[in-house]
Amino acid sequence: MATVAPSRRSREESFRIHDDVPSTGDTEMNEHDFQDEEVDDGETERGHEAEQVEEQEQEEQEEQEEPESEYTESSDDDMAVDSNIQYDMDKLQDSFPGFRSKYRLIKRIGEGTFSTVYKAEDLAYDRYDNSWDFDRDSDKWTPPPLKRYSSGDHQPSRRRKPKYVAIKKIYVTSSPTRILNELELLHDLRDCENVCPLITAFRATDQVVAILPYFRHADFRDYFRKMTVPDIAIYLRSLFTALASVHRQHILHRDIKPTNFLYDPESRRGVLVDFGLAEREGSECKPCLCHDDYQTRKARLANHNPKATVGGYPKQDTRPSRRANRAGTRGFRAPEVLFKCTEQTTKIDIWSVGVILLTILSKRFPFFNSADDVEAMIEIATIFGREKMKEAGKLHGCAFETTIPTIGSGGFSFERIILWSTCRSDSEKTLPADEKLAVEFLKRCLDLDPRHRISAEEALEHEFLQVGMLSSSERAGDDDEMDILQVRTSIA
Ligand SMILES: Nc1ncnc2c1ncn2[C@@H]1O[C@H](COP(=O)(O)OP(=O)(O)OP(=O)(O)O)[C@@H](O)[C@H]1O
Repeated sequence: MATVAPSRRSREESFRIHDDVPSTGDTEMNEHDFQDEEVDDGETERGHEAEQVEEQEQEEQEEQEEPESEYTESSDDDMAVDSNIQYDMDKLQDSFPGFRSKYRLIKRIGEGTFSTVYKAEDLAYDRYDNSWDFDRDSDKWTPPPLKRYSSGDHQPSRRRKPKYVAIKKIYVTSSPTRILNELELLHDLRDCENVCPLITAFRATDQVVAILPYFRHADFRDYFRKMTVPDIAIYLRSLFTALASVHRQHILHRDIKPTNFLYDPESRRGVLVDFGLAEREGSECKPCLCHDDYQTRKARLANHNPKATVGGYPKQDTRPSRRANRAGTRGFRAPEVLFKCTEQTTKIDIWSVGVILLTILSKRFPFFNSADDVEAMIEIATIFGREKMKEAGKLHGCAFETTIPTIGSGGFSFERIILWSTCRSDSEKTLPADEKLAVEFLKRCLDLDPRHRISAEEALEHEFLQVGMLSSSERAGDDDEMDILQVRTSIA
């Protein structure tokens, strides 16, 4: 048996995977130990009955403190789990000695190509450094008691809310290098804003699990049609904040899509997850024409097998096929990925955000629905037109030719596409000013040329992403209001 773990105590320690005996005394404890610790907070000794009453009161109070959100998903935590899922959960718990004393698996929350993700209660929360915890500060606030107690009554002690984590069970079919890559990148990105940090990870033989903070979020399909322009700007600000910090470390996420950006429309917070396909910029790169200056590229294109691209393609093509990293999700791949650019940059993630924005503005999901890369190119070419697509291909040394009649030479503007797809009335010939600004921003994200496409840092400075942000005078007004509230509270 082997366990893996960067110490949960020290987040500075570099990530290590090592064969080892089950955890040492400080991480190992049984269920009984934990229950004792949770109930007995050192204040008083109480009987079992009193504890039960307290728990009930506590639950009632928590219910009142936290009204069920429109998007809440914890309400079904107590629902019976499907027997197959329960079987998998039991198997997972048995794979790791001591697992049951550390985590209580609740339900399956996600199933992807590379992993299954479970929601679990972090039973050993109090024993570790929890600087990763998004809600740590909000727990410090103690609401006034609902009931008045006479001096002789036993006053209920405050028990903290259960702490949840997401347990990502990485399929054993993933290569060890790939798993290590994801964990290492997550470790490097641990202090990045809006990026879901790695708490720890375990390995038992071929099974690896990553432990992440559980982030409450809603299904994108439930909220994207209801988003107002300020909602969109706030959502994107959060996503670009994550990307700016990821890109600053020269890391490409490669799989930006709505399911990998967990967003809670109520708190308007979001975190970027799933670095399973992420890579460092420049790894396994070969020079591509797109990084040459215009003159060099022109000269190299002119010398490049001119017969092959004039009037069709060679029957016996002896040229070696081009190889490039195409990892990602269909519909979200940038044109340079489709053209197999061998020197891809962080700009591929910006294109994917552009696709998310186009989805929201057009109220169509999925916006692109191609079965393969050729279809994906046809979809993009239909919007941008033949001419721009040819230019985009040339940038990476590719010829783009098509006789498909629906691909015109000039394509369509995003404004027209959005007006059509949202079925506006005939009188609405143009978009309102705020949506126009969103479209301006969209154009910067969906630029076929990665060199001209906006960067995450630049995006955060764009006028559109300032929409919905409080101006400094409004913020000052807010502070005044807070002060007044605080004064009132202290007088009361
Ligand atoms: N920290 C988290 N908190 C809450 N839910 C999470 C968390 N991490 C992942 N999930 C849920 O699990 C799903 C799958 O997670 P993730 O994308 O990391 O796995 P994957 O196997 O790489 O998925 P895919 O193949 O779809 O990219 C997410 O879409 C989300 O619903």
